[in-house]
Amino acid sequence: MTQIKNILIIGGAAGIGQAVVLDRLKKGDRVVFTDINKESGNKLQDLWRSEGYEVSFIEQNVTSWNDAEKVVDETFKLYGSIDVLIISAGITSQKRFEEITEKDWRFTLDVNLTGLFYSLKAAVPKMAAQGGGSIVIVGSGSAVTGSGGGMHYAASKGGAFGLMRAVADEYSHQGIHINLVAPRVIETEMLDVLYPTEEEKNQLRNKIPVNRFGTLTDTTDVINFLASEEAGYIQAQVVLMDGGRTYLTG
Ligand SMILES: NC(=O)C1=CN([C@@H]2O[C@H](COP(=O)(O)OP(=O)(O)OC[C@H]3O[C@@H](n4cnc5c(N)ncnc54)[C@H](O)[C@@H]3O)[C@@H](O)[C@H]2O)C=CC1
Ligand SMILES: CC(=O)C(C)=O
Repeated sequence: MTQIKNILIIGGAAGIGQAVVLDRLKKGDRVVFTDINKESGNKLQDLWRSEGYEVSFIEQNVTSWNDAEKVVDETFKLYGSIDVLIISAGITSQKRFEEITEKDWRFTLDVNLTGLFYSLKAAVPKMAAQGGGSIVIVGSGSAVTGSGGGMHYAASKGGAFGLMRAVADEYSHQGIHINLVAPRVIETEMLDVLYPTEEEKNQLRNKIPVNRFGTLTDTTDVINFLASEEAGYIQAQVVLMDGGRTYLTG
């Protein structure tokens, strides 16, 4: 029988995070999910509870250290452990180098990188103290290519690679199993922000060797695998999920 797990998903009210929350609930796990979007988070919590799932929503702005601590403490209070931590919260905006203001830079780095740091800092020592657990960070192939919105976004996602490896370096021996999935072009609202028209989407699709965008199911499958015992010997890796676009030229 599969063991029920206690899962914390940061940024679970939309897109990739939301898909993972529902998938883990359907698998029978207990899930705490957080998001800055309180309205959507509460609605999803009520809907999923009405369907019989064990799920709790906590409002969190990942740029707040207090929120990061509160979320981890409340998850431990509710379930007694965090077996799997998935960090998906993120933002992007389509801007060329010369258009990026200091405010854009700080905001994007704050959410995507400082927010990630706070979530890890609040959770990792407690997960290590409980005997370990699995962590999957949702990064981006932008860290490799410089694409995905602008240099502010690519830089924030590049920082996530280093942060993930630094945590692995210090905590692998204490049972922290950590990897990063680096998607490119997954069908979510974020993709609509970057490529709002059908014409832009068609042009983009033509650049992808497998002739399609990534789906939420593609992403959920990879995240679940990286968080599983089956992936126990995969450690401190960046798994690029891009339909072949980054390295293939044909
Ligand atoms: N959709 C795509 O093509 C790709 C997405 N990604 C990454 O995947 C992750 C998830 O993105 P999607 O699901 O596509 O986007 P999305 O926009 O659908 O979902 C992002 C979620 O993060 C939440 N969020 C934003 N700022 C927050 C904050 N300050 N505190 C707490 N929550 C906050 C949003 O409210 C939203 O629920 C992001 O880190 C993104 O950079 C990476 C590569 C490709
Ligand atoms: C947002 C992002 O990282 C993309 C489209 O690769």
